[in-house]
Amino acid sequence: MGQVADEVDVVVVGMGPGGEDVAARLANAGLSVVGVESRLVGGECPYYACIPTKIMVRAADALGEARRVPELAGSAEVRPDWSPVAARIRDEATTGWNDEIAVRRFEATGGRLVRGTGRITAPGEVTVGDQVLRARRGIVLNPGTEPAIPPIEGLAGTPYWTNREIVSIEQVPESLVVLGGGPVGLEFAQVFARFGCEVTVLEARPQLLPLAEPEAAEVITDRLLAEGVRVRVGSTVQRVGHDASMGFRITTDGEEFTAERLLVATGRRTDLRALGVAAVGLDDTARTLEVDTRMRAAEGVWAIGDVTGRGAFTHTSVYQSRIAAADILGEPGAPADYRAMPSVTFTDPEVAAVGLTETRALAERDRVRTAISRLPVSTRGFIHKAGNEGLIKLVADSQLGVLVGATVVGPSGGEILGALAVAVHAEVPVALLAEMIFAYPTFHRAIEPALTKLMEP
Ligand SMILES: Cc1cc2nc3c(=O)[nH]c(=O)nc-3n(C[C@H](O)[C@H](O)[C@H](O)COP(=O)(O)OP(=O)(O)OC[C@H]3O[C@@H](n4cnc5c(N)ncnc54)[C@H](O)[C@@H]3O)c2cc1C
Ligand SMILES: NC(=O)c1ccc[n+]([C@@H]2O[C@H](COP(=O)([O-])OP(=O)(O)OC[C@H]3O[C@@H](n4cnc5c(N)ncnc54)[C@H](O)[C@@H]3O)[C@@H](O)[C@H]2O)c1
Repeated sequence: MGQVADEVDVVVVGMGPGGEDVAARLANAGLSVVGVESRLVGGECPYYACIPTKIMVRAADALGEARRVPELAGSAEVRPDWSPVAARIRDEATTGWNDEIAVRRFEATGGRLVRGTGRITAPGEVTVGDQVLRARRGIVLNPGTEPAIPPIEGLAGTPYWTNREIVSIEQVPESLVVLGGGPVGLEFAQVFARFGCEVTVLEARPQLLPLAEPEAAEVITDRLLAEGVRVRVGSTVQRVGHDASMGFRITTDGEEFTAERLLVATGRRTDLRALGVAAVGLDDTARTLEVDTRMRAAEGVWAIGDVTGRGAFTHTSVYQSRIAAADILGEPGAPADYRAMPSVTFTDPEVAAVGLTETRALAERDRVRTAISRLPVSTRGFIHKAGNEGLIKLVADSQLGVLVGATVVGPSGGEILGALAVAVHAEVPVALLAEMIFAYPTFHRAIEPALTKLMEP
């Protein structure tokens, strides 16, 4: 005998930041909505990613600033203690990795939560265990990603950490090898180094933050080195070994590193087969779900978040959620536009970027001009002194006379980026930006000399 299906308007599979947002928007609009979540409502960001890591960064930055006191204001004794960090993550941020508050927030909208792993089993149908859900209007997929573990000999079966484990540690290890020099790897590397851990970063590509401007990567590499982090780029790990007394032994093409702990931060993976997308005619061997500018992936199926491959950020997921909700509700709204997608890696200095890098602009545009302004030679940089490393790089389409990209590395780089994100988003002419008045002596005032360089004949 077949199961009796539960009929609703919309089924949201995966309640990450975008899934939670779209489910609430649709429920608030009066639709019957079921959210399906296999782990915690809210997804990776509040429990294992953005929030706990930024709590760590805030604490590590306080240590970093305190260590700058001797250069500026006398002396300060810095004795790091992880326990307030662990307590804030456990008690204030994640309530012990418990999503009760998020569930109540969702249920208050009229939505219903089904715990378990959802799978599309037919057009308009999601199955969770033995429960069959029929979606009259549509299915929204927001499954996020899992840590990708490289197939390195000896790695599987060792007690390595990913972001999922490291966010709940109660004690800083004595030594840590970080595999991967992307945003995840670097944020953790600096945090742990500042807490007194001996940190080594092994990055396979020739530069840290391979997607960033090379000038930005250079600044952050120099800072990490200055803080005692060992950095290897172009490094291929060949073998990993572990034993309880010795810890980890990591063999690269020419060196061997030992460490108490190993953090694998080598990117993310999706599993479209497990999601059952073939049932709606989609390629389940692909890495991401292709969506149109309204987040439609197939007839009656929308996808949002990391799985769409448009930048794995919480703000992307929530932005896409807004568009998908409007489309499902038949409301007008602007189609997705990623030209001014911002990103911030919360190292010190922060590495923030919007739009195209120089390399990508050269690949896409006929006439590209760039200009760099260095923060240490700006007035604010001079005043700031210790910790003033950084730069502002502008990328312009010189034919159109507008900025198409910008990178800011510096103290509060993510905040400085705001002005440049507006410029890229609104296509403000460079000539108009150059007429602006920039407050003295701010860090963002360093945008002005870069604009002046762009305007030179
Ligand atoms: C260490 C780290 C730090 C980060 N820091 C930042 C930051 O500072 N700023 C930023 O913008 N981004 C940051 N990110 C990225 C950010 O976490 C993600 O982009 C964000 O969580 C959005 O992801 P998502 O909406 O695609 O879904 P996710 O947050 O990944 O959530 C998806 C949810 O779906 C559930 N799920 C999956 N499959 C199923 C299924 N079949 N059935 C039921 N449930 C399912 C999962 O259990 C999960 O809860 C960071 C990432 C990491 C790893
Ligand atoms: N502040 C933020 O907004 C923030 C913070 C963390 C993560 N994120 C997002 O989460 C996603 C995941 O971040 P991530 O840093 O894990 O992934 P990533 O893909 O950005 O970086 C992974 C790095 O690991 C390297 N790598 C891969 N295999 C390797 C190997 N075998 N040995 C050595 N190095 C190897 C890659 O070259 C790359 O530099 C990214 O899209 C990122 O933008 C955002």
